[in-house]
Amino acid sequence: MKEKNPWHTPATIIITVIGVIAIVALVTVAVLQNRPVLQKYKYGIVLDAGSSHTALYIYEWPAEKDNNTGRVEQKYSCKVKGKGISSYANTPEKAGESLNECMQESVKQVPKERHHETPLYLGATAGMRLLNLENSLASDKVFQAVEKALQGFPFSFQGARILSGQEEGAFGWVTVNYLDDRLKQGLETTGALDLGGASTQISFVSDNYDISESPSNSVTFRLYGNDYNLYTHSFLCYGKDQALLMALAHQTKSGPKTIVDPCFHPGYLEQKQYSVLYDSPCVSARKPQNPTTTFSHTGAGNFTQCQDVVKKVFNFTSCQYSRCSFNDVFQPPLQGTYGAFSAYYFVMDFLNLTDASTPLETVKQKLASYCATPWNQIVQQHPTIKVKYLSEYCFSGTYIVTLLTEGYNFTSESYANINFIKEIKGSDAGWTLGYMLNLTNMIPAEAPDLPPLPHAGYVSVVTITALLLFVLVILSLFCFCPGFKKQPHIV
Ligand SMILES: Nc1nc2c(ncn2[C@@H]2O[C@H](COP(=O)(O)OP(=O)(O)OP(=O)(O)O)[C@@H](O)[C@H]2O)c(=O)[nH]1
Ligand SMILES: [Ca+2]
Repeated sequence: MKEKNPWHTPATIIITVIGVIAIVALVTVAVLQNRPVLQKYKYGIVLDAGSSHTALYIYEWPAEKDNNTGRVEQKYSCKVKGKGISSYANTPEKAGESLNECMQESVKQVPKERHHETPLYLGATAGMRLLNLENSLASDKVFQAVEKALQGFPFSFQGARILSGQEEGAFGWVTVNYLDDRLKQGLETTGALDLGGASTQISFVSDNYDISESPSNSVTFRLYGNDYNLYTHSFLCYGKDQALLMALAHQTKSGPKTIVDPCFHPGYLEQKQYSVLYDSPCVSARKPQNPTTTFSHTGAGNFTQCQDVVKKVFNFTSCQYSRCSFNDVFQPPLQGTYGAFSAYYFVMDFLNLTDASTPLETVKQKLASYCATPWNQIVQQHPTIKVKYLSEYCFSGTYIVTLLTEGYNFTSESYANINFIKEIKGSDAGWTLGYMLNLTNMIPAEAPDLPPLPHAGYVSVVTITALLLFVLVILSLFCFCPGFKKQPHIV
């Protein structure tokens, strides 16, 4: 008498085979259906046509994740040689040509198959705002030349335009908070301070900001399900280059042959032309009646006196609101931390004053000692730095401290909340990233619906559930079907 193995009946074999096939099919479908697509990237290019120079940025993000969870990062940046596009008012074609080198490099940086779908934007700021005010025909010609040049590249050109000061401030704020991951997580935001060559922006969220007091300073956003009421203001002519012209204009009102400037080092001497100084619309109204053609610009190197000169470029006397920064511009109470970038960073980095733990009083003392250093000593100590940049750090540092404290009302206490930054997690701080995120709708208004499980977790749950079900089916067959029970077979 031989006992036949009950598992060897045709029914069990068929059920087992079908069961195994079903599990394999289920798991395969689950894995394939939800498998992340191979990490492919998408790209976007933004040209920042600033007053002093143009910079190109390429951003990159995972292709399957745009719209919600993918991080956009800066992949590449290129500094266009020469000055800003507004300096080509008399030779507009050269403005277009100036962009070629960086654009050709971008063609190499972005994979060929992505070229045609890569959006390309050019945003111009205060230099073109000023040119547009002065001579709108010339600014139109510069834009035409720039557009023609950019259309010659294989990207999806989305246009060249002047950003409003509000946009410049607000997108700088978006960039800083996006890179810090504050928006997605709904954390308290950080303010943004941008100091350019021809304008400067301040943007922050203040709980005590009553929009009705000054609606033109308000920008509202709904990002990742959170509402933000942002205060922002852009001061045209208060970038550091135009501020220097304004400070020089105050010292040359009477058209003298020589000025002794406390914002330049003792021993500094440069011949400057009145026509060049008074060329900008920020100062042209103050041009002295009968100046000589040139004046000797000499230095005295005195921080306190320099601050007095710098203060003269601000109007602190009129304010039609409950509170103002300067020039009759409303500003709510300062709140939270601030990221200060662009020239705030270049200047404070050179002066070794970026450390947030340096008290305001120490900053002033160090500046005073730096300004008082004789010019020949400064040149000797920094042989590799361009003389034009080098000569202006005393003025620029003094201007920054004065703008922050007298202008924006930072105190010794709140000054400690300012972080001087160049970049965050490898991406430069500035308006360009925020501009692109906005135009490509990459920050959703509502928080994205994330799957409750990551991919690996999902696959594991499906596999384990399928196996358990299979075991359950076999066990129930075994327990409840008589044919599956162990029975003696008589041969
Ligand atoms: N020291 C130093 N200064 C710099 C550097 N790059 C730019 N600057 C100067 O810093 C100032 C501000 O530069 P940017 O932030 O590029 O200004 P911009 O975007 O051209 O000007 P806006 O249109 O007003 O925003 C200008 O006076 C520049 O000449 C740098 O690497 N080092
Ligand atoms: Ca700028």
